[in-house]
Amino acid sequence: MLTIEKFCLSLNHQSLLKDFNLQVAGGEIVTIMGPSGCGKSTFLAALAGTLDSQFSCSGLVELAGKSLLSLPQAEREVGMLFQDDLLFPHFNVAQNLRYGLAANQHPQADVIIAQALQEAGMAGYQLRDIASLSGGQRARVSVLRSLLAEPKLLLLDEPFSKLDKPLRKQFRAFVKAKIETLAIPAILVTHDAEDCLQAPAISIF
Ligand SMILES: Nc1ncnc2c1ncn2[C@@H]1O[C@H](COP(=O)(O)OP(=O)(O)OP(=O)(O)O)[C@@H](O)[C@H]1O
Repeated sequence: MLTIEKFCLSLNHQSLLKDFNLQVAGGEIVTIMGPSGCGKSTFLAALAGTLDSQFSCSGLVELAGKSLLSLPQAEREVGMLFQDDLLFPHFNVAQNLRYGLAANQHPQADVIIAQALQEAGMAGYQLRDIASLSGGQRARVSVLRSLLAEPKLLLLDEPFSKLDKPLRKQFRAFVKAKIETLAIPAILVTHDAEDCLQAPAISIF
């Protein structure tokens, strides 16, 4: 469960968000929409711990019993997915996925990676170059890499926007199923109202 209470966000002392409250249960996806530049990505960065120094935030953000804002990024256990997949182009699929694995999973890395690829409909893709994958395959490897790190919260910043319509639909369903299976809370930022059809939507800006 993610609990946000009285959350405030400002840029150079100019308020972007004031006294914002939100609860997201495990397996639930809350969608955030708002005009360009209003602060959606910055809000996600505040939760992930990657906020630029010109911004400041305050309030209570509690994730699985931990107070997030006081923790450095590495200890927050927050996964992020962006519009660009950020896969390492010189690593193959398995090497990219291995990078996502939590340290305690390393002894079983090959098995875990094979299983994750199978569930994503990509069985046997371990040695494929990233450059040889389709957009949808890259997107799936990217979400698998984020989830193998066993995040307690998943933040999605327009991860579907570069995919064509049929792929978008497929990938949306794939991500939603993963979040439900892992029972982690997720926040999705999007410009596309269709993305909200599969998730409760709020507009906070
Ligand atoms: N590193 C930065 N330094 C200064 N201002 C920034 C920085 N990053 C973002 N901003 C400003 O902060 C505001 C919020 O930006 P943000 O990227 O969060 O908006 P957004 O709602 O995600 O926009 P979009 O929908 O276009 O992606 C904007 O006015 C932007 O210009």
